[in-house]
Amino acid sequence: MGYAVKEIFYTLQGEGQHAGRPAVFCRFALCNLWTGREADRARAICAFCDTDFLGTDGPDGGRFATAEELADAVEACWPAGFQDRRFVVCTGGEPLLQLDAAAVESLHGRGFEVAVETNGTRVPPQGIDWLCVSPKIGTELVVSQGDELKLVYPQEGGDPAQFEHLRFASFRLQPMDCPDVESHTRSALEYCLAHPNWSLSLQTHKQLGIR
Ligand SMILES: C[S@@+](CC[C@H](N)C(=O)[O-])C[C@H]1O[C@@H](n2cnc3c(N)ncnc32)[C@H](O)[C@@H]1O
Ligand SMILES: Nc1nc2[nH]cc(C(=O)O)c2c(=O)[nH]1
Ligand code: SF4
Ligand SMILES: [Mg+2]
Repeated sequence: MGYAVKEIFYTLQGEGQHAGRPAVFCRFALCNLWTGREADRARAICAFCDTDFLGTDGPDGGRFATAEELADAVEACWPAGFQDRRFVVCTGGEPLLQLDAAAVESLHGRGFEVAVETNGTRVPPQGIDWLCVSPKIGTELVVSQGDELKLVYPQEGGDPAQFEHLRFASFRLQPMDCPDVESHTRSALEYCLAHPNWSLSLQTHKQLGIR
C-alpha cells in the first residue's frame, strides 16, 4: 500500500494554537472532498481549498512504501542536531485517508509530536498528539472531539454555533482566503468579539511569505 505524499517541508505552523512553532509539514496527496483539479473545483464538496495536493511531485514528496521510510523522510527535514520539541504536522489533502497507527508510531519513534489537520470525515488512528478538525459544510463530521476545531469562515450554512456542543478544547474561526479575505477577516473577528468562546486563527505563514 504505502503512502503518497505531495511534499514535505520545514516551516513555522502558520495557523491555530501552535502558530509560530517550527514544524515539519507532511502533505499527503489526495482528498475525499475535491479531486484537486481546477476543472472540478466548482462542483467539489469543498470548493475553497487553498492547497495543491495533487500528485507526489513536490519538494521531498514521493511514494513511501513503509511507515519507517515515511518517518525517515520527515526526520530528514528537521534541523540536524536538535532532538527536542520535534513537531510534525500531517496535512494534505486529507491526511486521514492515509495516515495510520503505524505511521504515527514510526514518527513517535523518532521523537516527533504528531499533529494532524483533518476535515473530520475520517476516524483518526490511535496516538495522535494534536488533532485539529476543520469541518466542511455539507459533509458528515465523524470526529466529535479533539484539541482544536478550526472553522473556515464564512461558509454557507456554516453557523459556528452548530459545532459548540462538540468536545474540543478550543474553537477558532479562520477567515476564508479568497479575493474577499479582508472582509472575511473583519466578519470573523467581529464574530469572535460577540461570541468570546471563539478565537481568531489567522494564516500567518501567508502574511510572512513563507510556506
Ligand atoms: C488544506 S487543508 C488540509 C487538511 C484537511 N483536508 C482539512 O481540510 O482540514 C488545511 C487547512 O487549511 C484550511 N483552508 C483550506 N482552504 C482555505 C482557505 N481558502 N482559507 C482559509 N483556510 C483554508 C482548511 O480548512 C484546513 O484547516
Ligand atoms: N506554514 C503553514 N502552516 C499551515 N498550517 C496548516 C497548513 C495546511 O496547509 O494544512 C499550513 C501550511 O500550508 N503552511
Ligand atoms: S478538505 Fe481540506 S484538502 Fe480537501 S479540499 Fe477541503 S481544504 Fe482542501
Ligand atoms: Mg495550507
